[in-house]
Amino acid sequence: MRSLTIRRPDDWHLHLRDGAMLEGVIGDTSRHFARAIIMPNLVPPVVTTADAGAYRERIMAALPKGGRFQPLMTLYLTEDTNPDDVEEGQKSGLITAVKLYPAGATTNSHGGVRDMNKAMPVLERMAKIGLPLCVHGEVTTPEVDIFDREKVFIDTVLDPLRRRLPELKVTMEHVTTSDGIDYIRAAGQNIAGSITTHHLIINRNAILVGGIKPHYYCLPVAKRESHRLALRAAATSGDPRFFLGTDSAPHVDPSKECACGCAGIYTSINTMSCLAHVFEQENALDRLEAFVSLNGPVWYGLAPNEETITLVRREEAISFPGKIETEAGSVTVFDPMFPLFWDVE
Ligand SMILES: NC(=O)N[C@@H](CC(=O)O)C(=O)O
Ligand SMILES: [Zn+2]
Ligand SMILES: [Zn+2]
Repeated sequence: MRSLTIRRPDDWHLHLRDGAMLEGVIGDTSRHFARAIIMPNLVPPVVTTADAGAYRERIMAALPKGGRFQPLMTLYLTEDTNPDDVEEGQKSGLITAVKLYPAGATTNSHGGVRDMNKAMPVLERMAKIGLPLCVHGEVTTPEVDIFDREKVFIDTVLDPLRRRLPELKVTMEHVTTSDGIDYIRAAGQNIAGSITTHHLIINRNAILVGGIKPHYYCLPVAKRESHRLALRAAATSGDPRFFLGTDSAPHVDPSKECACGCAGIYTSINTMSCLAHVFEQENALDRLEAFVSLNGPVWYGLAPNEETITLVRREEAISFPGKIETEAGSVTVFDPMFPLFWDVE
């Protein structure tokens, strides 16, 4: 196949940040994606519907001229989140999901949830009104090995929560293990999973072999090869419970290239080229549209986009900048470590 026309894709997990960084990165998303679920882990986080409304306005103001892009806003769940505010946010059409960050699990998550019992009134309301919970699925218990944190989260937090509140719709975000894939496959209804571009491409060797490579470090951290293969099988299977959430998470280079570097990989700019490459390798180009454009809208109860994009396979490798320059500083672009041929026309 030399060219492929699909409905315009959406990104079901995206970090746009704020201010100069927002201005520097939003064009890379709006160029290809019609909509994205916008993560609320700003400093301070987006906790109320009013915060989300103000953030949405800043995003719209930062959009390149003529850009048509719809940010789907989320609220950062805290132990004090007010169920009425969440319900009003959903009713007004502003809020698409609420995000659970276990406290301390990842970038800007210190204000997240420590005791799930305290979040139950909001979660019960969400179950009642059909508002999905997006989860960063890792425990933070210091005794638990970082490579096991997703599996332990499933066993000790996610599964008990779903048994307690089976009507709650849960998106397990950035699934990185075969345990996550198996759990979603076996769980029946009210659960789905997003998968990032980079977790389909790298395993943990990318971070550690030949020197420490901060630009491949993200959370949940990439796992061993067998997990990457399970993610690829799920993403390319056409199973409607799996869809793209890039988790593109820009950090300026000095924040990553230091003694305690931040977690996050920036992929917005080359995600579609990387994904077409992966799906071609798996002989699944005919399922790319399901993964990037169809499965997510079904899960979130939205119509797929009417517009299309066309991917073209070039004879020569195409190039992306190694870094993008923003007013906040330079941000290194994800390097898949193989040449890319698929271009978005
Ligand atoms: N994925 C990451 O490694 N980082 C994200 C946070 C997150 O999604 O966990 C970020 O905000 O930088
Ligand atoms: Zn996360
Ligand atoms: Zn994220």
